[in-house]
Amino acid sequence: MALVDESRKLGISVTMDETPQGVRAATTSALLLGCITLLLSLHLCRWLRQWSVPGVPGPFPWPVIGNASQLGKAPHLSLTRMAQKYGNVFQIKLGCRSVVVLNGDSIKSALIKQGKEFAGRPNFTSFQFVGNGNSLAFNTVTDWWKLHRRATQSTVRMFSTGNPQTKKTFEHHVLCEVKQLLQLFLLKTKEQGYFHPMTLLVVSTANIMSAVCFGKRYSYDDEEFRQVVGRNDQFTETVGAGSIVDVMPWLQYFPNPVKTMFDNFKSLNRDFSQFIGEKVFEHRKTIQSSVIRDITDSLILALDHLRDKTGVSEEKDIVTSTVGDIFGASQDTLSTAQQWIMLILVKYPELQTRLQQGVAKVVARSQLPSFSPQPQLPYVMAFIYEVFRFTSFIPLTIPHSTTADTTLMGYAIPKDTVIFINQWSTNHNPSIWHHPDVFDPERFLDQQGALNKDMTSSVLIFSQGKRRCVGEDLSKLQLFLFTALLSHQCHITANPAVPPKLDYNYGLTLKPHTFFIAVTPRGETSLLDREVSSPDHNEETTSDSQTKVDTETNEGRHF
Ligand code: HEM
Repeated sequence: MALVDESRKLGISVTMDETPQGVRAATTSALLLGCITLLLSLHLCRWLRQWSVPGVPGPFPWPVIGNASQLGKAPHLSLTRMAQKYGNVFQIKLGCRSVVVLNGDSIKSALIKQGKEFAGRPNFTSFQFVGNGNSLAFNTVTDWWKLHRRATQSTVRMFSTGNPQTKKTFEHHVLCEVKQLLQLFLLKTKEQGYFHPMTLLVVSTANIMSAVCFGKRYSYDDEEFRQVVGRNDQFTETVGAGSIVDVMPWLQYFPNPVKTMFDNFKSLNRDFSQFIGEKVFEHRKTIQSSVIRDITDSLILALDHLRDKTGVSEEKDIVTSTVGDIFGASQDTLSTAQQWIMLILVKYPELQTRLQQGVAKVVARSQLPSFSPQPQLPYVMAFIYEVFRFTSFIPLTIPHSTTADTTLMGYAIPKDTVIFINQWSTNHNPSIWHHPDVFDPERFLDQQGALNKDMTSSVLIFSQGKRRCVGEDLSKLQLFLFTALLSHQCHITANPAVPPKLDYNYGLTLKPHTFFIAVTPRGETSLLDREVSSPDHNEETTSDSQTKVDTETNEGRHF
């Protein structure tokens, strides 16, 4: 009553039936409400138990979204903060999926000591659209997958770092492209002053890999090529660890921004597969088993042979998806690495001077750098390792999953648990790195100025174990030559009106925000105009990497 009177005074309209029937009805409603609340709580408890990993610590997950909102715009940083609170192995819930996050020492224990158990991939929605569901990188481990990965790994090696001859051919591709890229940088500066180098870097790296994969390069104005390689950001946003559509797949079924992003992702994967599929089709028409022109030829022979031996379905176009894996993984990662290198060079001009002086001491002005002076240029490699460590531009690997029930650091982890590997946490661990938030290439040099192998092997950017990147050696060589050529031939500056910042967008790769630079020559640039002589004296085409291959072992020999 008092409540009713008080409410009337306050002008709030409250009606209450005070008859015995009314009181009974109110009691029944209260009971009903109590029962519903109890049932919901029981259901919620069961839901939490069902989806969580018993005994593994972690923050409280909210219904429906779990801990998704706690990841913020930089999930690797939020996860590293959580590791400080809950330990190197902890769990979060993303939508209805429980995820165990590995940081610091636990990464090596899982990926090296228990490599088999931690090598799986989760059945995420987005993964099923990469390479029409046949991707090597986004599929889980099976007996077929192991053969498939071995063939892919040896093919990549055979066309890049496998032996002195293949290395020479790969060097030729990199030299030709980077020379052209530097000329374009100089031209852009002349025409526009300051410019954003991203598109040029993407086309240049895609061209190097196109030469290696298809024996063909494209013009920088080729619209079709730019369309195919210019959508890396949309790809990496969707497959990065913590991608919303993977943990809340129901969002793809009604109009909302996540559905729009996912529709774009599906369409770019379709276009990409079609582009690669056409190249594979053309290669199949002209292939000769005695002369392997490029990676596509090599994979056609190796994978067709494996398919015949193992009886894998003819309907799966494994060659297209595998060439797509190599071409896609390389041009996105390498062009992102090159963007970071350029941004850091303008952010820390004193390091740029040190690099220029170091390269000038070893490579005369009458020559261009090549792969050979790499051992005499430890500072260049130290700089590249520090870019890897400091930016950790692949902060979390592609998500893993467990292939069997297992234990890690005393915690039981069931089969099919989603695993996030936080590479950033290792690269910024203060117990390994002195002042981890300071950019300092010197940390990789010993007292004699040589590269300190203990320190370089502590950087985690290519992952470890059974899923370790297949392009690691190729990437380090390519980035070495890019950095050495850039420092030898050019000087880069930032627009003084817009001081460079190291901000980025999160995804599988961290992409720096748009930045503007000017590139000027360091003296005479005639060497950039001169043709690079082909290792096989074949100037007309890029198919100078012709190789004789034993399709049983996939071992190549150049001639
Ligand atoms: C700086 C450049 C690169 C970096 C930092 C990098 C890093 C990575 C990382 C972190 C993974 C995921 C590993 C995991 O899930 O545990 C990966 C996978 C992969 N990378 Fe790279 N990558 C680079 C360049 C390349 C290049 C040039 C190629 C091809 C020639 C390549 C081909 C692949 C493939 C095929 C996979 C899938 C491996 C698998 O799932 O078994 N990557 N890479």
